[in-house]
Amino acid sequence: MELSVSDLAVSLGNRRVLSHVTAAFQPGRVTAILGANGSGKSTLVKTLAGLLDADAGHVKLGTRHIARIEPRERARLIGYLPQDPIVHWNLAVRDLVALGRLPHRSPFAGASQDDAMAIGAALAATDTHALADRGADQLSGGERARVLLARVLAGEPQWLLADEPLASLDPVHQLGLLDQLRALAATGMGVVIVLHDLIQAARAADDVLLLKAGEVVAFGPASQALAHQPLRDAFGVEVMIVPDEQGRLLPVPIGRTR
Ligand SMILES: Nc1ncnc2c1ncn2[C@@H]1O[C@H](COP(=O)(O)OP(=O)(O)OP(=O)(O)O)[C@@H](O)[C@H]1O
Repeated sequence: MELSVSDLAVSLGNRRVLSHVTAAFQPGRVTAILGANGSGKSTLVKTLAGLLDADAGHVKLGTRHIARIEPRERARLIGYLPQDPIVHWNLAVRDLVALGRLPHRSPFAGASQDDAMAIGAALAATDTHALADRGADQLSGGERARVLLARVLAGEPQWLLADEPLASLDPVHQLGLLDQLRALAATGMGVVIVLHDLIQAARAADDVLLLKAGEVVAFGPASQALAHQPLRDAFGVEVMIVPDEQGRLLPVPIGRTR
């Protein structure tokens, strides 16, 4: 089911942060949201997740308004990984990841075989099996980020919305995670991620949405959105477009627009 926003406007405090945002995100594809600091990326992702109310316009999953889906069902449909996730309790990693199954369980029910399989798959997908018995306060920042992604994946959502999931990862785990996100999209999951790196976006994303000051500058296939003019408009940068070994066109920033 498509996740769409139509003529969306969102304010934080008294400030209008998103205006006239219209876009339809497709399941089975990776969509990257990019834009300068403060352009509204996190606000858009939170609104897609149903965590912020719109001043105008709407967010829909298929034909249903996100705001009208009850929270437990919404949590089964949409997994959201915030930019700076906080771990409130010092649980063992395995138990922390198991919290991702809560929207699937009836109250007071124990863990089922489905729960165990989903938790195992989430630990494998994020390369966190070896951490499963550690306390959450005994992790590095990057390890904690992978564990918190595992918690979201354990919920087997139809949509994964992740705000800068690569930010604290080393290069190997960045590449591993991008491959993993592509593999999840290949199973039909809709994946929306906030990224800063143009090259990673060109490598990992099918579609790209560029934001500038809360408005959409470009939205479409990565090769079209990550082209010279949209990147000038969104970031004020000049890029050199370089093909990689698989023929994908990578935008390498080379300077600021004069
Ligand atoms: N609570 C708030 N009240 C008013 N304005 C806010 C609030 N929180 C954030 N903003 C402003 O809203 C705008 C969008 O913020 P948002 O976090 O969505 O940007 P972003 O594109 O994700 O930025 P970054 O790349 O720095 O993470 C920014 O200008 C920010 O200063």
